Amino acid sequence: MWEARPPVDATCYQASAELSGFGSHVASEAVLGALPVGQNSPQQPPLGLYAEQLSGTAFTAPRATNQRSWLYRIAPSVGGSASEPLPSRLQADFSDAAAVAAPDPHRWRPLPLPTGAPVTFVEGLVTMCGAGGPALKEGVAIHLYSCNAPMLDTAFSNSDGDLLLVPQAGALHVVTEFGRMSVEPREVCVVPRGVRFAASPAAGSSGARGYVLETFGPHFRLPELGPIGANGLAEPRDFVYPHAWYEDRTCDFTVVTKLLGRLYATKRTHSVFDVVGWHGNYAPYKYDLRRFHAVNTVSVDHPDPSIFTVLTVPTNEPGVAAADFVIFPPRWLCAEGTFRPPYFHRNCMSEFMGLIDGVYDAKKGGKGGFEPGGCSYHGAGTPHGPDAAAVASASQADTSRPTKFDGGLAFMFETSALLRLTPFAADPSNGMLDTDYGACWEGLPRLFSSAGVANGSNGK
Ligand SMILES: O=C(O)Cc1cc(O)ccc1O
Ligand SMILES: [Fe+2]
Repeated sequence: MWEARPPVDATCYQASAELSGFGSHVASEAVLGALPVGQNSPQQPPLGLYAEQLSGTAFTAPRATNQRSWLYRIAPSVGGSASEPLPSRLQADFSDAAAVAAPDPHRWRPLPLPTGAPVTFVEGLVTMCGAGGPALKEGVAIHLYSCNAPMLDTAFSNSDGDLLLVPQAGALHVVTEFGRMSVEPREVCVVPRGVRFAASPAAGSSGARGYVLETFGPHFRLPELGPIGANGLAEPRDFVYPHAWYEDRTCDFTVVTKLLGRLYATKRTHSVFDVVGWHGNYAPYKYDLRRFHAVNTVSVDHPDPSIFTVLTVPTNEPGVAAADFVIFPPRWLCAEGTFRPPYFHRNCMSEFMGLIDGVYDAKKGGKGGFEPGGCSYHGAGTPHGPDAAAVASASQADTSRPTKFDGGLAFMFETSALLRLTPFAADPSNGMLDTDYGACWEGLPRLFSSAGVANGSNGK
């Protein structure tokens, strides 16, 4: 077997530095000379490798959005036994017959980490909600994962859409065809449609848990910056691609594919993590949320959470997202004479929130409230906002000086779609659903007094 990470030399595409830059065309070799020069598909590729293209967009997509990579591998991906269906708790049918509308605010406690029998990342996935579907490439699904066992001799590939993984407890070791990434809480990674990968809890850990946003339509992109200017929010150079890494291993290997929401397994005789070199602009990547360059008000009022958008997926309507990934990062709050936490609102977009650690400043609820690892759902039009405890403290707080919010990291998957909950998510006996969530607004005091209103009580 070749040395997986040879020393860098001037003729090698593999630099010791990170392969970075959102949307970049990058190249990486685990063995010097694995990539052909000046063409993609030579009659005989270097080192006896097979050339294979992985398309992320239609061949004819405009250059600005076209994504593809060339992989140079020990064996082409074709082949394997006939696919067999596998059971799972994943779902891609969000029709009325298969999922339920939820007009009220919903909140869930964390999905427990598995104890006892081993559960891998794929086995530990469960769908919470979604809209649209993969068949016509429109909409989103939101899943949770909880696992305690590595994916050994197994790769997962999602034909339905891109997966944004948001670890909440425990790091995930992600082996992909393009190389390896370790992704810990406060970091995220994107595994695009069709990329084979294996995600495993860190060795020796008690397990890993997190959130997954699946988008059925176009790929993630960075949000426009508009009047913010050329810098700010998630900086392109902080998105990092893995270096090529491969194993040359004969074994009973299983490839699990998700297609139209169902899992299928096919058997191979060797590891599919056999890509010795690759180049292109279609590859998995990771991003450290701690590098987010937050922009906020320096005068009054609470800007809309879109100001903290990390990644977005557009619809055909300008400015309207099929999916936004938004974080609530540590930041200075300095708005004067302002109710600083999130306001009360009814949003035409649907909001699914998670908490990576600490607390969220709109929910002071405490134990039994919005817990790390928990999640909430406020669908389009559903009234929601700060809980009574958050209102009580923030409406009396001293706003003459800045305070730093560094108490935790929450995030939101926001979509213009109208989501439905899966039967699992809606089931009060799933052990996660907080059936008392609405009580957090019950203590809101009545402050208005008609006695204090001039000219009568109704403005006439
Ligand atoms: O509902 C929420 O907590 C998310 C949210 C945060 C915010 O700062 C403004 C609007 C909004 O929907
Ligand atoms: Fe909201």
